[in-house]
Amino acid sequence: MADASPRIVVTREIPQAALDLLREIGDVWWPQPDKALSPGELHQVIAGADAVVSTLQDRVDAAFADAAGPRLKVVSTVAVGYDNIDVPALTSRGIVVTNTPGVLTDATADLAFGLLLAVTRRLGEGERLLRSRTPWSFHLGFMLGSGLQGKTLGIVGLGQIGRAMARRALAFGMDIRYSGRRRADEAIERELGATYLSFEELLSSSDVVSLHCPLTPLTHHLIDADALARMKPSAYLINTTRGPVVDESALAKALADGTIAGAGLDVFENEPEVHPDLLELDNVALAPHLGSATVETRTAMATLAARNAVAVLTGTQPPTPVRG
Ligand SMILES: NC(=O)C1=CN([C@@H]2O[C@H](COP(=O)(O)OP(=O)(O)OC[C@H]3O[C@@H](n4cnc5c(N)ncnc54)[C@H](O)[C@@H]3O)[C@@H](O)[C@H]2O)C=CC1
Ligand SMILES: O=CC(=O)O
Repeated sequence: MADASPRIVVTREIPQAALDLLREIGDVWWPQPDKALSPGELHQVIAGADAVVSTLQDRVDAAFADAAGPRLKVVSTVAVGYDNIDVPALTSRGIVVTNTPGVLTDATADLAFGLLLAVTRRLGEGERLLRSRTPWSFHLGFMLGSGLQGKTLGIVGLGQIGRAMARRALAFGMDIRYSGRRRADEAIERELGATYLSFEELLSSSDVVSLHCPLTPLTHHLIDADALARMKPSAYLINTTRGPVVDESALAKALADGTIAGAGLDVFENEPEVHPDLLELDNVALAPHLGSATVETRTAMATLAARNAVAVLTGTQPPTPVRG
């Protein structure tokens, strides 16, 4: 007797094109109407699943694998970051983990650069002024920001998004330096004119520090009060990676007391909560985790995630496995 269709659970609604790919090979369940599932609900709906297409909000660990049961073959996250997934707990059970690198690189770098422009040119502050209907008039000293040409951009983690951020900065006349676990290829250094520095040197010499490393035990609170104190008082911090890479209380204090000049944040330590002190500060540009949030990019991410799940379920090599 032929096996029943695989049961595929999608934990949040995804674009139709991706659902269609999954439906070609299995019975697909997703929450309708779309909503965030509580951990208890998540464990209930994944019971008996052959594949789970998940998002960065889902905690995927041994308890998740136990709740899914022995049929689970693949967890396909619609994200490049997989700090929410205990990869060894899954792979040790023979479950394949996949993610969506590459397809969101440009969108995320665009957003990171947008935050940099927003904070250095005081765009949010200016908009708040206008919306408050406060009287204003153009004059030469009005709402001066900080230019980027000739300034140094320090990139922490020169991976796909870090390199895309560097290319945008080059077009704005910035000099590139980077830190990370190891030196990048010579060809990449040459293309970007990028200098490899220790993390400490990068902090003290950059006009802008932009974070593009993954969240791991090593990068948790990488930017803490000590790191902020090493930065120039005129420097800006951009974080589009994961909130817990930055100690948010220390950052709020550093922004309030002038330890650094400003910050642009797309991600937060306790998402979706934002540290209340940050909300009171004018020198921080805030976005609600919008890095990959374009129609084109989210469609490409979901489609790649669906292709990963389909590949595993049909016994072929998934395009983008996580090698944990
Ligand atoms: N805000 C958003 O919506 C988005 C956020 N992200 C975040 O961006 C991160 C990076 O994504 P990609 O560039 O595609 O990944 P990637 O794997 O291409 O690059 C990560 C880089 O960080 C480096 N790295 C690893 N550990 C490090 C450490 N301890 N210190 C310094 N560098 C370290 C790696 O060597 C690599 O060069 C993701 O892990 C995710 O957390 C990604 C997409 C969208
Ligand atoms: O934050 C988004 C991701 O893809 O990682």
